[in-house]
Amino acid sequence: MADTFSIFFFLLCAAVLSFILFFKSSKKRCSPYKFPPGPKPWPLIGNLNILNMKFPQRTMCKLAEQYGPVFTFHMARKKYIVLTGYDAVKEALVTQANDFGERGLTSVFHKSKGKGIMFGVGESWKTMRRFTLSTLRDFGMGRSTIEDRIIDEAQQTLDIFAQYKGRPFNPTIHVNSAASNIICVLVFGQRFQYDDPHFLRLQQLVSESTRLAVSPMVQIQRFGDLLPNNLLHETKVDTTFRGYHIPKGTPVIPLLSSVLYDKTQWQTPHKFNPGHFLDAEGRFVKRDAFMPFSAGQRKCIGETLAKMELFLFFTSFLQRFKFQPPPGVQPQDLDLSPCPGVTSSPTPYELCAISH
Ligand code: HEM
Repeated sequence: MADTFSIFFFLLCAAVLSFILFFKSSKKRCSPYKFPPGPKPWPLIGNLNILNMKFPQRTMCKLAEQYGPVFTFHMARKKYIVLTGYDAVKEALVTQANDFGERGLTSVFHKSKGKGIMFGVGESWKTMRRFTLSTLRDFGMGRSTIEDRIIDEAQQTLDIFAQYKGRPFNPTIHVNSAASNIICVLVFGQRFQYDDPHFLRLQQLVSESTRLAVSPMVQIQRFGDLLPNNLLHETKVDTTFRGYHIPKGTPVIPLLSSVLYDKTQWQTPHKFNPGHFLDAEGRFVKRDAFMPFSAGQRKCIGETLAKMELFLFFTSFLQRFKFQPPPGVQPQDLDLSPCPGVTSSPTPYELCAISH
């Protein structure tokens, strides 16, 4: 009796399995879509077994060597299209800007319900983006009026640096406070003191939520929550890209780090080399492959402000101080690898600011 039951149970399982496989393969044959190649997915986990959870972009760059610049990666059961290298990223975000211009919403950001700018979608995003850009410009973004405020803020930071009297310190919180104050001045018309407890708490909450957004703990809740070096995009409509037919609503990862390190675009991709931006006469050359602010419809709206801040902060800092590693640490011992996270911030470090 037990034997008959086992045989019956085995045959039933085999029949169900064959039905599922048949159903899946016929669905595949009927599907009008054709996804790019990619690593073979496992049931339930997809390709997560091969993903470097701390630095997903490293896995993606390796896979690009095997499958080419456009490939499919399964985060659990969901298919993601990964775009790597300058040509593929530019073609999708600029040439086919409308098709690839929707924001992909991971579960962490689902709470925003597609509202706002960064995680906004559809018509509401369009209106918000237009309104924010024109309002920030009216308030001074990209104009010389904001230059003076940035220089004032840099002076406040320099005064804090001077208080360490050349002793080693971690400048991160002070630099973050300075950058936060610029956007506060622009939007609220006022800055905060660097030791204001509310200001410090707010900054702590922002950096914690940024860190948590990509932490394995949050991803164990839902595996698809990875944002490697750019915000997630999504196809707005059914689209054809390089011979592949991709359905509307497919998450897309345009991997900016693969553009910034693209060996077809940069002579020495893994070296700090200002020569990348100079012509034979030593004049500045704009490079299209320099896209840390992304490209196309969802391109960062704060680019002009961020560039102005970077220039004015760095020049003010270097005019007043010489920066060097703490005593006993050699420049070659410095760890330049980034902290894992949505943004590539440096691993905690200390430096000494020595007055000129
Ligand atoms: C060095 C500094 C910065 C870098 C490297 C940076 C980079 C980026 C990147 C890569 C994106 C995603 C673009 C995409 O989805 O394709 C983005 C989006 C965005 N950034 Fe920035 N950003 C910086 C500073 C700022 C500042 C100062 C502001 C505010 C004024 C800002 C506001 C935004 C907004 C609102 C979006 C969303 C745009 C949209 O979805 O339409 N960013 N940024």
